[in-house]
Amino acid sequence: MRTISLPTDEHWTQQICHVRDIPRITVNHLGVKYRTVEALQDVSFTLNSGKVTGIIGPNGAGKSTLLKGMLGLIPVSSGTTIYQNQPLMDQLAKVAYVPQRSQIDWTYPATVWDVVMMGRVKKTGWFRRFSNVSRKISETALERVGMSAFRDRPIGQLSGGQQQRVFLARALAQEAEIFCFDEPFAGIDQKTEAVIFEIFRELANEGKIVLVVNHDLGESIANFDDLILLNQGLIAAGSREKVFTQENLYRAYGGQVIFFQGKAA
Ligand SMILES: Nc1ncnc2c1ncn2[C@@H]1O[C@H](COP(=O)(O)OP(=O)(O)OP(=O)(O)O)[C@@H](O)[C@H]1O
Repeated sequence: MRTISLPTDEHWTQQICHVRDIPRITVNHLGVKYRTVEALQDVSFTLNSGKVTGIIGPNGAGKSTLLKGMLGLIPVSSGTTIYQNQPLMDQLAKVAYVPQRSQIDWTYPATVWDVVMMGRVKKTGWFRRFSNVSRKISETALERVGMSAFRDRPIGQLSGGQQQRVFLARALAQEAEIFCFDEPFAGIDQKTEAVIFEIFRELANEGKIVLVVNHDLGESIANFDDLILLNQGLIAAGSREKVFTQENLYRAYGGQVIFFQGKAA
């Protein structure tokens, strides 16, 4: 007779604790209203660490609003965003947020190095000298995005792709747990896009939460593990395979998207 050894209670306790330990963000019934515009209604989903998650949806779907609402950068009309049992907006030191290019003042007189060092301000404290460790972390971040040679250039004199790399370096220098990017691929070349996706993957492999507003529904979608599909409310959230279906895209975009052999065109 064969005997089967069942897992011990201790084994199960370890397994359950392991699952519970995974850092995650839970968005519960989030709503945002701008005066008369109901931009987002009753949006709920969970974001897991170790994943690259894309936020997709048509123009005006509320993608940027969702990011800002989650981080408490704009007032929400309902709901909560919780990270490790606390409101996320109370833990912004753990978040690196890169807004849309159009929201950044590119005439601001700062060099590439100044921008990357801004990522160290929260860890250092305002008006305090940066430590050698902070400098080393910033140098490594600049190297990682391939922008060391541009260190002394004014930020306004770079191309869109180079500027996006520098802001990614600033986010890396922050040593955050959660990385939020609003349309980082808008108007950039394919090489930069590949470099940025590679770093997103490395961050996810390090156990970070990576959340990215993305416009493109083409080949780049394959770089996301999970997707959040919006159109003023939540259409679907979860694994890419589950969310990126003809039916869901039709619900979000109507006839604007043609779905062909598993790809949107
Ligand atoms: N500050 C604001 N005041 C009033 N309405 C706003 C404001 N910001 C956004 N909206 C409106 O809220 C809705 C959602 O905007 P949001 O920018 O979040 O959409 P989006 O999905 O990011 O769009 P896009 O893909 O065009 O960038 C839109 O109808 C927009 O016009």
